[in-house]
Amino acid sequence: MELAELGGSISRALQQMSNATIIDEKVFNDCLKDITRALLQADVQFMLVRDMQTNIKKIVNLDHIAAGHNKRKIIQQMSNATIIDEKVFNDCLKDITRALLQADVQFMLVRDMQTNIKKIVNLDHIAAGHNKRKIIQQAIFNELCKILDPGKPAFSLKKGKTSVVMFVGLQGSGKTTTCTKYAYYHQKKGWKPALVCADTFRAGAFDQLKQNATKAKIPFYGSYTESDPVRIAVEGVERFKEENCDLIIVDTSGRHKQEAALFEEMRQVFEATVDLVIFVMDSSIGQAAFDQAQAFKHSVAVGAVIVTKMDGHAKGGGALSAVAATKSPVIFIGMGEHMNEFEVFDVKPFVSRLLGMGDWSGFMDKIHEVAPMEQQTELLQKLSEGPFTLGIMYKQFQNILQMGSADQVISMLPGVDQELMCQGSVKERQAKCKRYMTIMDSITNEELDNPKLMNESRIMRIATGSGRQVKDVTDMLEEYKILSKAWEGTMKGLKKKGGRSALSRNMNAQDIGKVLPPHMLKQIGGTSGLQNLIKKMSGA
Ligand SMILES: Nc1nc2c(ncn2[C@@H]2O[C@H](COP(=O)(O)OP(=O)(O)OP(=O)(O)O)[C@@H](O)[C@H]2O)c(=O)[nH]1
Repeated sequence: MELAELGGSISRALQQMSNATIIDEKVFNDCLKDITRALLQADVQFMLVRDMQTNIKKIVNLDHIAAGHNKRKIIQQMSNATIIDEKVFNDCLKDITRALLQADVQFMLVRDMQTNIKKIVNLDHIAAGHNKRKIIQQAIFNELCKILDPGKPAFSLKKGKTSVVMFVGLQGSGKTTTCTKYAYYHQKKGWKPALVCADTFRAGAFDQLKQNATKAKIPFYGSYTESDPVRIAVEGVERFKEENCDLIIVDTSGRHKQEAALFEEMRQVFEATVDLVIFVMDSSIGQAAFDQAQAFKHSVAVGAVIVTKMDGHAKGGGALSAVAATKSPVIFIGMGEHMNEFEVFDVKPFVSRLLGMGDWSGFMDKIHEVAPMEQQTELLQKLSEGPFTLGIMYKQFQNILQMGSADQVISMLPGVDQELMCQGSVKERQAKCKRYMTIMDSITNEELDNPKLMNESRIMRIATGSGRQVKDVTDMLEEYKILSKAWEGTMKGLKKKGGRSALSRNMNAQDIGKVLPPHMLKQIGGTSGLQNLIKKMSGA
């Protein structure tokens, strides 16, 4: 299950909570049974499931409402006339459990989370007038954040003082790619990084590192002939220490836990030298994340985690497992194969995404990164005022390309109509955007504003001008028609709904404001500035 789906399930569960009217212990138990079944089907250990149930029961204790009190009445008195009862709460937890497990969150963690939620959210004790739904939602949010917080920060490197960082992880997890991304990230921040390829196991690893390092202009060290990884590592580290590099990154070969002897050797050599061991984990390994992370932690003192391939069919749950297993924080996430597709891990937006609340801070960051806020507003304004022109399509494509993966950006937006995006893989889509933009570069401004002007001779001229086939031009125009039609449909829908789109409904300035980094909120003009922006976007 992907994050978006997970979010959907959780939202539905929370929705159910607000709609239900029946308070019934039987339903609670039925619900728990369902959760148990789902968890067991998802290969969660029985013991863990059982513990989760115990904890849920501890938290949701409707029986403690004093006799003589009308439970329903008490609940009905709550704000928003939201009726929350045991059944709904359990249904909600059941759905959340299922969703989290499907997103590869380890059962044990789900169980612990539920236990804690039940401890925190004692529905019986929440005074009338409080919005229980919100309280539960907040409790879930906090619990997930807590799981991702191992309680101690990763070893902090000091610029100007040599630090040696060793990357470990299973074969193919993305170590080599991530080493370079990590080096590149620090280089941009003024560090003097260097890369050492101690992966003598995989032929081609050195070439890969060399190629990446050269591209990023980062010094590297490795050998085609030396087969002892420890020796290479020692030599590389010594060399770069002499060159006053302040961040020496050592890439190792992927190892399975069975290869403990090799690991032990590496560990002994590096015990005194390595400042930080980073465990690189492929987000797609699913439920195996916990065991793998734990195996590495047993072999070597893992101090931080980087989760890769969060751009693909990324299941965020593994990150929680990795943190729990290594007791180390996630510090970055890999969002693509390219050097700059690397993000500092931020717990709250990550959990927001996991819960389907939308990663507003990430989204705003991206938007801000690619276009000044005024330009975004201008584009949105244009969209709200006139027809969807070729010129607007060009701008959209431009934004998509600048933002990197469109999926990545879309996944951050709650409620956005994904139909508007063309089909195909991210790469195909980006290639298509580029191709169409080349064609559109040969279109006059007049035509961009008024695509109805297109006729056979203009199409021929554009094809010749852009060096493409006539069919490419007509394909592009066809794509435009589809997008334009989809846009018109969306606008009609919006008008019917009084201009409040799914997006705008989800946009609550105060909620978004809470997840935005303070400096960004300030930049936007505080909550009122954000409100204005939302108005503009919902107007669009
Ligand atoms: N989509 C995506 N692909 C990634 C990401 N990180 C790495 N990859 C790809 O994953 C594949 C494996 O990455 P490597 O860096 O070679 O993995 P490795 O762990 O060094 O592999 P070994 O040297 O065999 O242990 C490559 O095709 C990378 O381009 C990411 O964040 N997103």
